[in-house]
This record gives sequence, C-alpha cells and structure tokens, in this order.
Amino acid sequence: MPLPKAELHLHIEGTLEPELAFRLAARNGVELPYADTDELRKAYRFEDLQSFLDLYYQLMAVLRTEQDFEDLANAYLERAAAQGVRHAEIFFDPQAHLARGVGMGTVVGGLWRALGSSVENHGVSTRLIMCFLRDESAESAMRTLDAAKPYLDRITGIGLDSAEVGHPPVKFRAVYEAAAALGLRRVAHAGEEGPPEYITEALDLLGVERVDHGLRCMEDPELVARLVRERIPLTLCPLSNVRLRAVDVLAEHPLPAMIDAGLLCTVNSDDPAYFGGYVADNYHAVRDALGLSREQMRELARNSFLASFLEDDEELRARYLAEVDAFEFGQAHG
Ligand SMILES: Nc1ncnc2[nH]cnc12
Ligand SMILES: [Zn+2]
Repeated sequence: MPLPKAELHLHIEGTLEPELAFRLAARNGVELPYADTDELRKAYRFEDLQSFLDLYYQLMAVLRTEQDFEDLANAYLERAAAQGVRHAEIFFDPQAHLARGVGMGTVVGGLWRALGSSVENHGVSTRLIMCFLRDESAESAMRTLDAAKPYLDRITGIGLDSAEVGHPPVKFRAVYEAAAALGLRRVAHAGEEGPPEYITEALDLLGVERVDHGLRCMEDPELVARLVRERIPLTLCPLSNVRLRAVDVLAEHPLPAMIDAGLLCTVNSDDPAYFGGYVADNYHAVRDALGLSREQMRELARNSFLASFLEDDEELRARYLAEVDAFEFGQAHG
C-alpha cells in the first residue's frame, strides 16, 4: 500500500497519455502529426518550459467533447488512487480549449462527470482549480473568469500557468481581485523559471495562498524566511524540474535544503504523462536520489493535506492526516 497523500499540482491536460491521445484522435477524427505512440513519446525531450508547452497545447486538439474530458479525468483518478492519492486539487486550462471552440460547459461538465463521482469510484476526494494562461492577456483572463461564473459551484480556486518569464503576476492583479471577491481560493505558478521577485509579487499583489513550484525562492534568503514565517506551502514537482531543466539532475534538487530551511514543501507530478512519473513516482525518485528518511517522506505527505483546500471539510482532513500518521513503511519506504 502506498503512502497516503494529496496531489496539489496537477494539470489534467498533462495527464494525457499517448495511448489515450491516439484513441481520442481516432474517436474525433483529429489527425496527429505522429505515426504512433512510440513516435510521439520520442518528442518528449524538452529544452525548457516553452518546448514542453508547445507539445502540451498541440496534443490538446484531441480533447473535444464532455466524454473526452470525463475519460481523461477518470484515467488520471484511477492512476492517482493506485499511487496513494486520497485527495487531488486539479488544474485545468480553459483558455486553451475556448480558443479551439470547446466551451467552458463542455470542459467543466466533462471533468465534473468524473470528479463528482470520484469518491465513490476511486476513493479520491477532489477540487477543481481553473488556471489562466499568463502568456495571454489580462482581458482574456477576465473574460474567462466571466465565462466560468455559471460553474463556480464546481470550481474552488484559480491559478496561473504557462510561459512564466516576461509575464509577471502583476499583469493579473485585477482578475485575482475579482476572483477573490467571488470567494475563489488563489494560487499561482511562480519561481519555476521566473525570478524570486515573481513569488513576492504573487503573494503581495495576487494574494496567493500557495505557490506552485516556488523553486527559485532559494535565491533570496529573506523571501525564504517570509515563506517559512507565513507558512506558505510550495507545490514542488521534482521530475518536472529535471525534464524542463530547472535543475540539471535530481540529485541536485534543492528539496532537502528547502525542507531544512523549514519551508512547507509538498511533492507533486505537474504533467505526469510528459515527465515520466505520477506522484508516488516523484516521492520515490526524491527518496532514492536525495536520500530522504521515512520521517521526511511522512512529513511531505502530512504537508500535502495541511496545504490542501480542505477548510470546508476539516473532518476529512483530520481523517487523512490520521492515515498518514498510522502508515507503516515497508522495506523500500514510501
Ligand atoms: N510546469 C508548468 N509550468 C507552467 N505552465 C504549465 N502548464 C502545464 N504545466 C506547466
Ligand atoms: Zn504546473
């Protein structure tokens, strides 16, 4: 049995495995510029965030109907459950679909058909977080928030993703204010490729409660001290960082230094279909490459539930935390 955990940084479109991509392409009459799944997999060599995003947006062309989004989410939830995920806060990128003529109702409706029955079907509780693409305009983000208004009963929060450098958080101040007024929780990618100042901006100008990645905070000791003091969770994605060259090799990942600094670190998979592993694979990879102890692994799992948006169900959070505390590690821990 795997260590119970929450996954807090997971792009549902990044769970599109090559086999499912080809199945949906055939179902929808979409032609992919790859002969087969092997040839597609060979394209999974990335230089940086942008080279990954190019493929990530290209493959989304196969997602067209509610059924497609439901199938995508169910495939993820099934894999996540097998990896010990008890709770998942799932990102989606509506602008990437709206731009292709796929409506908000199709995306949210399809995802919800899987998420709404996930506790019964997979034993995984879920929340949905709508991300804005930071390389699109602030006006487009505001229009997207408007388009989401009929669906806010199913959307817990907002996030900010896509190409980071050159698109500082300040650009989205107004839309974050509007989202906060609607009662939405706020997170943002910051400090993945962008500088530590973007993390500070996300905190001060967007009011984020969690920072996605936040890796580059380590370049600014004062920022680290603040993140520790304010107990701001970071959703780290170690295999993603290696694949997108934010770190050279896993053995050089700053996770141990971040834990030692007292940061509230969590481990997540980001876009597991593209980066070579789901969330337990990330836990195991850092355990092996960085020599994390059993108690550090348990702490990461505890942190994932502490950092989750379960304020509306503290009983459930307490139950998950008790599961982590009671977990008995096997030979290969975690
Ligand atoms: N790692 C990542 N960073 C920014 N945007 C993303 N969209 C999907 N994965 C992402
Ligand atoms: Zn991400």
